[in-house]
Amino acid sequence: MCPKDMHLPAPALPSSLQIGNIEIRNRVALAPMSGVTDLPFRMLAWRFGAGFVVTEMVASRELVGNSAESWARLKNSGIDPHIVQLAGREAHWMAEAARIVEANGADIIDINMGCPAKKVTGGYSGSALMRDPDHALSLIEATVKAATVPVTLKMRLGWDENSLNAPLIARRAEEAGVQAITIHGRTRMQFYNGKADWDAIRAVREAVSVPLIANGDVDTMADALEILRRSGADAVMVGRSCQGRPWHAGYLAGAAARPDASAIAGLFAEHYEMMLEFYGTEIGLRAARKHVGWYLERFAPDLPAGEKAAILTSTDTNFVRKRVATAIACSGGETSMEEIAA
Ligand SMILES: Cc1cc2nc3c(=O)[nH]c(=O)nc-3n(C[C@H](O)[C@H](O)[C@H](O)COP(=O)(O)O)c2cc1C
Repeated sequence: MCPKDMHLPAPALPSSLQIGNIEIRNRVALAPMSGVTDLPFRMLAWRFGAGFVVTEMVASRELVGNSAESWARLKNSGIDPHIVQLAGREAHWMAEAARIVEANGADIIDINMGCPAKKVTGGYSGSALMRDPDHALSLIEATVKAATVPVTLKMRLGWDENSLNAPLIARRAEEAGVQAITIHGRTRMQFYNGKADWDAIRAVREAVSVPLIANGDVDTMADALEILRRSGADAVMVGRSCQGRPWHAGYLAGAAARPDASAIAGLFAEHYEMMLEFYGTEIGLRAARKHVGWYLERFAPDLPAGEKAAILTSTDTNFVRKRVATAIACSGGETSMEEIAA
């Protein structure tokens, strides 16, 4: 027998937020994550009540060059607002890409200045832009000028601990017309190590008056409330804690209850199906593997390693679908220390 309904309703965070002329329905957002927050994932997160969701970053130069992958990242289906994140190193391509994404339905354009990956910073985009604020500003200005929709900016605290220039860049970005700013409370040199510094985000709060969104290491409801308190931000953005649970941002927003084990099993099956349909079976099978791993880690942690490996390496979609759903359905669903304490 599988345990039933272990969820509790979440306490609600303050609701609704305005970015430019766009109404955001609540204050918990799903972070953009390349290779994770594709259209199927965003559709689920949106359905469960995330305040907003953002596409995976779209490389501006590649989009202008018509890369199929960039176009796939731009897709939307019923998510409102449709927020597209652009990355790039040259003002010209950012402006061109901004025009293209707006013409294709973007309601907000977010600029990526936070990605630490060597592949990205080596090309002087992502967080590498924070090393050269003048150059960063030229990209921001070009994007704002090219777009009629609101432009937002996502960045880290700085390149390293000796150059915590997020407040300076944020102020200049606001002057250039940026309408919301997200800060991940780490430097680029920290990559994902250590703990995000929620207090350090406050220096950006003091520098700008546009909506500020705080990000980094938020998992529980207590974390969400604490990052808002310490940073003074208006909203919170959650990334990795949503892996394997696309409903989690909605739960933190108070928009969705936590699903029980059998609902999670059904949801997994739906998510898997959506991925196979979106990518086609061959690519979908590969793309879904990491999600399968996350669902199993979270909701069937006692599954023997051999069985887990058999699921993760299987090319039989029916086998994967059935085995994972059964493993999850017989787990206890989702609990956390805060629920136990409650
Ligand atoms: C797999 C992965 C991919 C990411 N891709 C992007 C991206 O495309 N654009 C972006 O701005 N940030 C990206 N990030 C950073 C996240 O948006 C977020 O800032 C970071 O994970 C910290 O938040 P968290 O602790 O809630 O995960 C990525 C993070 C991860 C783990």
